[in-house]
Amino acid sequence: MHTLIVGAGSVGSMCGWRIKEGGENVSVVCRSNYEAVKENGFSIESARYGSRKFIPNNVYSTCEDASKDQEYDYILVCTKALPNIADPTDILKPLIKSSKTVIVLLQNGIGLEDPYVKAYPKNLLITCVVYIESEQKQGGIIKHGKMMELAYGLHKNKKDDNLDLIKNNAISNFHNILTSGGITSTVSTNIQKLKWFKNVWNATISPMSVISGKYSGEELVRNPGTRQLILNAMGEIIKVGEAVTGGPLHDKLSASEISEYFVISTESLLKTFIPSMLQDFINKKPMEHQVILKNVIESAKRFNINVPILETTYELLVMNEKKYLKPKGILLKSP
Ligand SMILES: NC(=O)C1=CN([C@@H]2O[C@H](COP(=O)(O)OP(=O)(O)OC[C@H]3O[C@@H](n4cnc5c(N)ncnc54)[C@H](OP(=O)(O)O)[C@@H]3O)[C@@H](O)[C@H]2O)C=CC1
Ligand SMILES: CC(C)(CO)C(=O)C(=O)O
Repeated sequence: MHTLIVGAGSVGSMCGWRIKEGGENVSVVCRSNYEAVKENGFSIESARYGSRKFIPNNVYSTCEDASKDQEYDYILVCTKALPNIADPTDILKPLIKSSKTVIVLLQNGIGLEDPYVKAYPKNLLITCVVYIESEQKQGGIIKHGKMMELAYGLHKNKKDDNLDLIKNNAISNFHNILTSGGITSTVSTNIQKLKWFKNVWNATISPMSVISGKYSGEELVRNPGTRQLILNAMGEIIKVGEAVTGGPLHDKLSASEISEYFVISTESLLKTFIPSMLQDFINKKPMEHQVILKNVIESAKRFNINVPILETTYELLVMNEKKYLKPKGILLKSP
């Protein structure tokens, strides 16, 4: 089977590396790291797997090049999710030639799937919750911690409500290629619930690590004032997630236990671990606030739920981002 990683940064290179180690063909589409990766491959330092080189089967600088004489079984979309800047489905156009290709979204945030269903209605779409702690230090140099888990499921649109997810070939093959590469793989029949659950962390600790002035998650939850603020913000998003998904976000944890769980697990993260949103802020790149925060706020409005902390966080985050995006000429579709 041939897998293509679109956006081979930290998450994409980690997944591509492990899948290739599991015995599959893996090609990558790079952007700013293209020259470095083409020349030297990826050098990965991982607390879980050790320090190794990852040399992909092919390294491309564009999806057009990657599409020549090739049709892929799986395309893993590992770019940042930025639908507020450009239609994220456009770059896949040359690659999607038939219904054979399964599109897999490895991205944080919620509400990512609809544009793909619209653009590629015949292709199966798998959407993932990504539990990985990784960072690209410079072109092709990747630092990874211990977390390496994907939870995922088929994104169901109305036409495929009766699909038996686990038996579905696309899912079981994907499960096999992940586990062969030593990636923890969890198949879910209610993936949106898991996406919302994970977003409780991303919509609170990630933006606060930026607007607080670059504190790590660990530092924010150890300080009593910001710990309480985070717990309150988590309470807001949990209410919205429950309304959207129609039930509790976790089978065993109550709403307040979910917030406690995230705060306690953040205490054990390394002080030096930088949330991916803070990595973007530091590198003056667009942040994923549309899919992580704005989509939550819009859902809250639909259900008449007040989310004042999330709204404040979002507005301050966007103001901070404008300072560096405007001079680069990058404009957001929504403010
Ligand atoms: N890092 C982490 O620990 C975690 C990340 N995630 C999520 O995973 C996703 C990926 O994150 P991460 O790997 O950290 O991000 P990175 O910024 O490290 O990687 C994204 C890569 O995609 C490239 N890219 C963007 N657009 C294109 C394009 N049009 N064509 C080719 N390449 C493109 C970027 O290139 P360029 O350098 O030029 O911008 C970059 O190399 C995000 O949704 C993130 O929120 C989830 C959990 C943890
Ligand atoms: C918390 C973490 C590292 C989990 O994978 C993450 O999602 C992020 O930094 O964006």
